[in-house]
Amino acid sequence: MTLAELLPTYRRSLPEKLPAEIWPDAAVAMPSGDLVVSGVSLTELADRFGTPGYVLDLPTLRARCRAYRALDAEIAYAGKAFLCRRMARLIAEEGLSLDVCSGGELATALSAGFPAERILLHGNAKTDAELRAAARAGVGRVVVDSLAEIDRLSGAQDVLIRVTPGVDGRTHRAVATGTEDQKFGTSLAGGQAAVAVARVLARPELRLVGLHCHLGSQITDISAYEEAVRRLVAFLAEIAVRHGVALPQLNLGGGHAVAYCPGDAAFDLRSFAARIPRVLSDECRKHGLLPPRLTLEPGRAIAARAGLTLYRVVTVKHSSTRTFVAVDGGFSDNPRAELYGARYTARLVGRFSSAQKRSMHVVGRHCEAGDVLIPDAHLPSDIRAGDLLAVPCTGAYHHSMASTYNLVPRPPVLALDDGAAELWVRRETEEDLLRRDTP
Ligand SMILES: Cc1ncc(COP(=O)(O)O)c(C=O)c1O
Ligand SMILES: N[C@@H](CCCC[NH3+])C(=O)O
Repeated sequence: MTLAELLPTYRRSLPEKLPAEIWPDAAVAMPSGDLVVSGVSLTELADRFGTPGYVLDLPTLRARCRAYRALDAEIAYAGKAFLCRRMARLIAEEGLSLDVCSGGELATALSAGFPAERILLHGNAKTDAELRAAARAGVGRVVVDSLAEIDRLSGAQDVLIRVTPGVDGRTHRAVATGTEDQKFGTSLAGGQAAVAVARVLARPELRLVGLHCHLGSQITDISAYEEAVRRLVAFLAEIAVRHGVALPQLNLGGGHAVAYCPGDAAFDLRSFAARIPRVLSDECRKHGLLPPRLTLEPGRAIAARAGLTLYRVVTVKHSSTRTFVAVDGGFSDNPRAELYGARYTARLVGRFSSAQKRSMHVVGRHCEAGDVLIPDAHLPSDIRAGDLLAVPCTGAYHHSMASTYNLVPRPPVLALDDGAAELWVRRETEEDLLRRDTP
């Protein structure tokens, strides 16, 4: 045998590091075909806890928190990406603040002992019960989303005003929130933001601490954030002239994109960290203001890559047009593929296959023709029922967006660290589903 012939066999005998942009930091493909994450075999994990299952790598999560904490800004993790009590505790331990957008997220955070003063309450339609719960718990800041909401606030509270800056983050229409003509925030161009400022300032028990904007989600364009800073600093200057107050906080929201497939464009945090403070201080100098403290609210960029989903192949169907690989999950644990046309990859886990890779559709189990998790996935042609598949980058907006469509119970969340797995959220059962249902 020549060296060139031996090389592939030699390579296969070594553990293989997986593409770092979409897999957890410590994910290694073993020569056997198994995948090991933080020292835990995913084959064994699937045997022990069943499938489908959400897997969360804690060292990756913590590393993402620390990458953000290294910035000169307050970091408020956006709980909508993924929240449970253990997650809230990890976020607290890492020294981050927390953005919640519902009574449920607030209750989860409080029940985990998350410090109320580090919580921000968001929402375009906060109910009276949610506003009361926040006031009762001593939530640090309420981000006011409309003029009417100001009149519904009671008691002494720190308040930010959510401003719609009219900046296009150039992202999917369903998650673009910086432009006019939409349900979030008070319009800067339309003058509602200025009215909101005056109305909050007229309520002496409310303390106006700053402005907020959120341009949308899965954004890669840093110049959109620069433009938002320019517009909001100009507005801060207007507020200072008109009302004689210098607001100390500027919250730029989240939206930092991640890669879901190798080669996808992602958010360049280093460039953001270099460019944004510069624009902020330049603009403030121009307007004669002291730079406010920045707050950022990343959700996806903290949690997405730490997570992956494990599925078991239930059946493989060869139709006249293509091969369908049907797994034991789908739309109910990942609605993003259908909602946004989001693209993913899948990897066979647990056995080594030398079969040629072919294009096939990985489909879910739900009663929707559109329940296609991964169109044109490249998988070994000998894929068969019983095989395990891992889909990376599902740590954000998967568990939190899961449903029980077709009355399929929701998967568990399994947290991995240092060779051990801990059940963070157990699998939902059919009894759980029936418990809500009047007999
Ligand atoms: C107000 C606010 N902050 C932060 C986020 C987090 O967004 P992302 O997960 O894209 O960082 C969102 C969701 O888009 C949001 O609505
Ligand atoms: N659910 C969306 C993100 C929405 C962000 C919340 N404001 C996603 O999965 O991409």
